[in-house]
Amino acid sequence: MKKAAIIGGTGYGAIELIRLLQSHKEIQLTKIISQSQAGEDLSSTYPHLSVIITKKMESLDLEELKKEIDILFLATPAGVAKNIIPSFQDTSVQCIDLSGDFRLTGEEYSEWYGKEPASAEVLEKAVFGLSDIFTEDIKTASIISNPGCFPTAALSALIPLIDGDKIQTKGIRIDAKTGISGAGKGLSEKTHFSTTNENVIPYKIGQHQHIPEIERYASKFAGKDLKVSFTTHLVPMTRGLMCTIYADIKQRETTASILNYLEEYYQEKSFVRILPEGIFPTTKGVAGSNFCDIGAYVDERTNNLVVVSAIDNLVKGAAGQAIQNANIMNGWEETMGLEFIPVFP
Ligand SMILES: NC(=O)C1=CN([C@@H]2O[C@H](COP(=O)(O)OP(=O)(O)OC[C@H]3O[C@@H](n4cnc5c(N)ncnc54)[C@H](OP(=O)(O)O)[C@@H]3O)[C@@H](O)[C@H]2O)C=CC1
Ligand SMILES: CC(=O)N[C@@H](CCC(=O)OP(=O)(O)O)C(=O)O
Repeated sequence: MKKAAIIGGTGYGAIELIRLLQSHKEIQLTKIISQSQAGEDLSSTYPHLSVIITKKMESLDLEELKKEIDILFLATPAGVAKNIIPSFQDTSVQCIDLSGDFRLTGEEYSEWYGKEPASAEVLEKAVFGLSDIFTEDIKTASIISNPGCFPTAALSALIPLIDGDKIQTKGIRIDAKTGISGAGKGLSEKTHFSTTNENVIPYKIGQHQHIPEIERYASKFAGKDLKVSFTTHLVPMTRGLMCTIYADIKQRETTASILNYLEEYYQEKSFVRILPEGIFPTTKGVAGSNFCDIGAYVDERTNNLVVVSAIDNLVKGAAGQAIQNANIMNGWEETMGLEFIPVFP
């Protein structure tokens, strides 16, 4: 059994890690680190964890973590992990960061996150943890940069199509929607009930920090620098994220030929489900699970392809994918601790 710790203990990403790790056969969660509530019971903030999690939260002690744990999950806001992960460089501790600290080049990070980047040496070591695409690289990684929630959904649909030369790389448009838990547990005017209830709110148009992340990893498969139009909308639901992607088809294709191609691309992958013709993903169809559902339609009148992908932002978009990466890094079954049927209705 490997011992794990989570930093950012009271956040939504951490709470989801705790839920999922509870049934993991090879990982024992031994430490929950909290800067704001060290010494307290997690159930004092989250009564749904009463009796289940009895260990008190602790303050951060790097030396103790180095000695006592094997896997470190960092579920902290951008700008935190880049100052912690370097301390583990000369240890065997596997670090998995849920934030954006290691997903971009230093220059891009400064531009889009407005913070000092991690050192080039550590950035170079970090592997982008899009589990179903970069599986081979993840196997030998010591630092995982878990992808953002929108990039997970967008790239899972886009990369196969770019890799197989199915779509024009110019003019890709991604229309994205997310539930409110994507913003984390902090209270704000933006996520206030009165603002979000019965409302759909476009936000960060042209400014979203996931734009360079999608472009960076899609470009690797395009063999050239690619740009995308990406718009995000906040919708009144707690969990769930959907990307509807529009692209021009390169050669003649039908809906069936695209779906067959995607099915083949992901045939070895347990968590990407290609839906049959005429059926499209819904956020409820993946809620509480580690699935990324993908559906497609080729409009033969316009030669345009519409691909829809849906995930649970907190599972496949964060904690679930982080655990999938831990499984891959340790040579365990990729599905270990993640075989949840979506919660329906
Ligand atoms: N929510 C989502 O759907 C997704 C989130 N992510 C990313 O995962 C990370 C965690 O997100 P999420 O859990 O939603 O965010 P939250 O805001 O819910 O939680 C983050 C937690 O980090 C701790 N924290 C806050 N500020 C600091 C600080 N300055 N130094 C150290 N710890 C701090 C706090 O916990 P405590 O006081 O207990 O230490 C806080 O509750 C973020 O980087 C986010 O962008 C990625 C994909 C999806
Ligand atoms: C609703 C909402 O605000 N969602 C956040 C989710 C992004 C996120 O989790 O940010 P990282 O890049 O650190 O992963 C957003 O759109 O910015």
